[in-house]
Amino acid sequence: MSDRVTTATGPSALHTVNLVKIYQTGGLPVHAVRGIDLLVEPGEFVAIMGPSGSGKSTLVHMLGGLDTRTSGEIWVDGKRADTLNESAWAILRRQKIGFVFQFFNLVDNMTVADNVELPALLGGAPAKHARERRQYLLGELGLTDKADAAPAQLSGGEQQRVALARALANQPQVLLADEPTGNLDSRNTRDVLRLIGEVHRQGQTIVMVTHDARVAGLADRVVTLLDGQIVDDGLMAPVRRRPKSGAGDVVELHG
Ligand SMILES: Nc1ncnc2c1ncn2[C@@H]1O[C@H](COP(=O)(O)OP(=O)(O)OP(=O)(O)O)[C@@H](O)[C@H]1O
Repeated sequence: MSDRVTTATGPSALHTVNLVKIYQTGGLPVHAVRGIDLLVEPGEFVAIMGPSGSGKSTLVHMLGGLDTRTSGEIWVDGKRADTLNESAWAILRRQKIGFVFQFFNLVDNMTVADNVELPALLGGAPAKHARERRQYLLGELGLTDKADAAPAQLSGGEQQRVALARALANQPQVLLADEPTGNLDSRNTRDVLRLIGEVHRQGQTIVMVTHDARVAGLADRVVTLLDGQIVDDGLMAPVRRRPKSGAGDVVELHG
């Protein structure tokens, strides 16, 4: 087998082949993901939908190496990843993958600024570059005046915006988001989605789990899971595809 997966235009951003996850709980197997084949092109924005328990989080966690697969293949940026050990996954994440979850996972004893800069610094970016990127992201998210605060001093919505800034700090090849707006009010949802839309227009590949059809409507493509399998994989109407016209779709959420 070749060690690269490519599409007509070059390496795919993400690719899974017959991906399976079976949890063993108290001796009873739970088939969370049952043979998923998913190809995500560079620059694509894919929303993952489906009912509770359909395997969305399990899939996204495996795509980022946060959960191990039972069988099948995972390819990231054209390279086989499911065979990596934990430390190699950690390096791959640092270099290529940004995460944002429903619960913010910020480092409590660091300032907002340091939380956002850390991934870029760990990824080897020069301090000046990390600082400029942090300033840009916090500015886009209306958080410049919170740079020196501790996460615990921020509202939930502000913390989620910091978590998004952190996930984007080292300009990852792929942004994986699991219900990033799940806990947010409409104003914070709008800010998070505006930045996600903006980085997508800049070419960011995004895979985002969401329950919200309006949020999924911002994506190029919606993949629907049921019982651990893909039951629908559809492109959105062409009018929704890039290039998009600013944050109009997002603003509609609050009209
Ligand atoms: N750590 C675990 N141990 C055992 N079973 C698990 C574990 N994590 C998830 N599951 C089970 O795997 C299945 C898929 O769960 P998953 O969290 O991926 O679904 P989901 O679609 O993300 O759901 P939700 O929309 O409620 O977040 C469910 O039946 C769940 O109970």
